Amino acid sequence: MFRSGAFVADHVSPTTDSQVQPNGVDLTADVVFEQLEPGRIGRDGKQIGDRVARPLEELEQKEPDTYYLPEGAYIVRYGERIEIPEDHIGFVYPRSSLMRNSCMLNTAVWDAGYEGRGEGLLQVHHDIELERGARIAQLVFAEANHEDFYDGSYQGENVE
Ligand SMILES: O=c1ccn([C@H]2C[C@H](O)[C@@H](COP(=O)(O)OP(=O)(O)OP(=O)(O)O)O2)c(=O)[nH]1
Repeated sequence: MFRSGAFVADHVSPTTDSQVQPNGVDLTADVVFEQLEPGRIGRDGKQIGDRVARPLEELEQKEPDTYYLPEGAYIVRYGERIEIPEDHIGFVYPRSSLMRNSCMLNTAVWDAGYEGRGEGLLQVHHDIELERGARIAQLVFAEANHEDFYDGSYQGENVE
């Protein structure tokens, strides 16, 4: 069973009322990165390729901070700290307005016990302007059995 947005909101911070949806909580875009170097996925480990934060649009002095993203693939870090509670699994879906603008967010499994500010793969198939802090995704929780908790290399990522 999927949980209500109000339940999910108890595990996402910070949130405003406008982020809480019937079935999940909207996540915002914080920093957008561009990968510079190849990564590596091995049989016993992995390496994430070097990346650089995309510059914010400066020409028009846009307020709030705005990214202008040409066609390409980017890593986006969400603005919220997420905790996946015991007996649950998390999934992130793109906001449909992103998809309707020819962009897509690709995501993986969010494990029980994970805490951090995670990331997604933003595919831009047509140039788009994206305000920093704009809602781009929705996190939902489903109930799930598990025998242990997340203890991988991304535990506690991007939180001070
Ligand atoms: O789209 C996603 C999906 C998951 N995560 C977070 C939550 C998840 O629990 C964690 C680790 O994901 P995964 O287990 O797939 O990572 P891995 O590549 O297997 O690395 P490790 O074994 O170090 O965990 O990353 C994201 O940030 N974005």
